[in-house]
Amino acid sequence: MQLHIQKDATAVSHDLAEWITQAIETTLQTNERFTWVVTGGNSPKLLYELLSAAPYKDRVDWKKMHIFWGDERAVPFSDSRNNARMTFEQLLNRVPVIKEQVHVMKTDIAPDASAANYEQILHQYFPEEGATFDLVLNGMGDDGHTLSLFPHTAVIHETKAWVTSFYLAPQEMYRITLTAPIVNRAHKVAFLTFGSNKAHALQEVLKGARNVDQYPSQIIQPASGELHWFVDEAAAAGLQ
Ligand SMILES: O=C(O)[C@H](O)[C@@H](O)[C@H](O)[C@H](O)COP(=O)(O)O
Repeated sequence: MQLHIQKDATAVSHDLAEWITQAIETTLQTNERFTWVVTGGNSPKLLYELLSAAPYKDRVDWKKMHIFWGDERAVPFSDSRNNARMTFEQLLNRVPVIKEQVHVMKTDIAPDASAANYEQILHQYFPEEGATFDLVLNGMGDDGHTLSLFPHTAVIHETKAWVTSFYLAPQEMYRITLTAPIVNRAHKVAFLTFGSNKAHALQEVLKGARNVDQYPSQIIQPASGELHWFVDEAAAAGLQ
């Protein structure tokens, strides 16, 4: 695991924008495409804005980018809580991506049908044993959740399905999410997290005893890929 600590959220976002851009440039020197799972939440908003403007925008060959989401709230695209909507507003509307290569988790059909549809798309992309995403970007909640793997939910322990949906009672909404089996196959996984409210969970996830039910982010451990955490000093306060 590699820990990248920067002074504050702005510095973390710049550091990660540079790191992602370099990862894309390097991969595209030898590969025809770059498959990227983006994350929702508030944390990536500045990162996406940075990537949508010079110099990063012009360094990325957007026509070779294939975009996926790690999780989605089952609310219409027009709802401000929709993760895909946020990503379009902050990034995808501003760069020359190819529409057919951008794969939203559908929210205009039933959540289980949406999960099945996404699973099928992923199996078409990755038919060969072991093939998977170039990069999965994750956020982390102050309770240690990532994707829609919330504490004490069964989906944390999914071993087969790559995509699943379930009703998240406290939020009174369905969620659609990638699961550990597919995310842990990625070539690179990067977490972006900052702020003092994340410090306790970050300490438990990285330094605490294994307790994936309480701190689901612990379950994300790429089998042979790289794991990176991009955090600010406030979030990292408990790691010394
Ligand atoms: O749809 C979601 O809610 C996310 O994908 C989720 O896993 C998010 O990354 C964390 O909740 C962190 O969110 P913040 O960045 O807003 O703290």
